[in-house]
Amino acid sequence: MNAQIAVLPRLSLAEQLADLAVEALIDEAELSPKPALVDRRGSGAHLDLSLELMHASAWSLWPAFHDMAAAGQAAGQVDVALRETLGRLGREGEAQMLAVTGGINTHRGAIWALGLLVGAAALVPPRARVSLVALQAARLARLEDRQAPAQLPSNGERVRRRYGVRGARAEAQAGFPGALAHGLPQLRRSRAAGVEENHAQLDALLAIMAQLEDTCVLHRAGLEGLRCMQDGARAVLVAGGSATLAGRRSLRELELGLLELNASPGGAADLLAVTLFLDRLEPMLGAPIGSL
Ligand SMILES: CC(C)(COP(=O)(O)OP(=O)(O)OC[C@H]1O[C@@H](n2cnc3c(N)ncnc32)[C@H](O[C@H]2O[C@H](COP(=O)(O)OP(=O)(O)OP(=O)(O)O)[C@@H](O)[C@H]2O)[C@@H]1O)[C@@H](O)C(=O)NCCC(=O)NCCS
Ligand SMILES: Nc1ncnc2[nH]cnc12
Repeated sequence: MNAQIAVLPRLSLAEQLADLAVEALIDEAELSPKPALVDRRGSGAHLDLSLELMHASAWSLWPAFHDMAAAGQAAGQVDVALRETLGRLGREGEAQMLAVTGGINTHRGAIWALGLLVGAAALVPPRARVSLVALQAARLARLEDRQAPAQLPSNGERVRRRYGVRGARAEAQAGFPGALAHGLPQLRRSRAAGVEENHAQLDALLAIMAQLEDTCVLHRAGLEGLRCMQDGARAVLVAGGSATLAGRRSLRELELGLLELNASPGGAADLLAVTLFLDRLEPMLGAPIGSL
């Protein structure tokens, strides 16, 4: 008898985009060795996080990402109604995440970033470039969510006021330059140079860290922590990247410096997940590869 070849049912667009978002979060968490972040070695600068918790958190967000993508597909355009639906679904996703993590904030920033992007990806035409997806996500982020409940100032809000820096909201409203202008180009440069995938992704994270105003780092370690992150990440890349011995030495120095300051680049980690999401979205959209 012929072996029955399992014919997987075609996934809907919303299911494919939710899969891509969750996979990006899991692959980001699994990537090692990331400086002062949760990875396969341990919890970095976090007493309350673990790799298992990051996995559970990522999976808990699949329904929210699915519904956000479905909302974008149904809307077919960027408008206030879609922005407010995404806001509501994002808050529901946050509640689901907190229920699974026991109240620990694992992916609050990632829900915002990837929620906007799956919604935008679902409304662009076939063969659109990822830069158009990011532009549509930025347009959504710039719209006011009148349904958003008043909240106490967040960690990000407090450090934005104190240091006059941007943050997650501004990064989205600018079209995720940390990923489009830094993470993705570095990922592709390292791949083109023959660097194996794990280190190409680490190099992408370092390119993001070298320029990001990460409010997690500022919240925990102020400007000293931000300089340690940016200068240390740049030093690894200047030394030849994470795949070289000199680069690995610099990477270890960066991690020790961040751990000493109790600084954790959670924002950069989110933008690495955005980078991985956009990198994998591109072939799915059918645009010319590498066209950004
Ligand atoms: C727009 C929101 C993201 C709120 O942003 P805001 O800056 O006002 O508030 P925060 O709560 O501080 O969230 C910012 C999170 O975004 C990540 N981030 C930081 N800097 C940047 C940056 N420059 N660019 C992009 N993203 C950035 C970061 O998130 C990750 O780190 C968190 C885990 O790290 P940790 O240090 O543990 O964080 P804490 O637990 O807060 O600190 P400790 O107490 O442990 O020291 C985790 O969130 C990662 O994702 C920042 O934390 C958005 O949340 C919002 O308004 N949501 C409401 C619902 C909504 O409108 N959703 C819309 C969906 S389309
Ligand atoms: N791997 C990670 N470690 C710590 N915080 C994070 N936020 C998002 N990803 C993270």
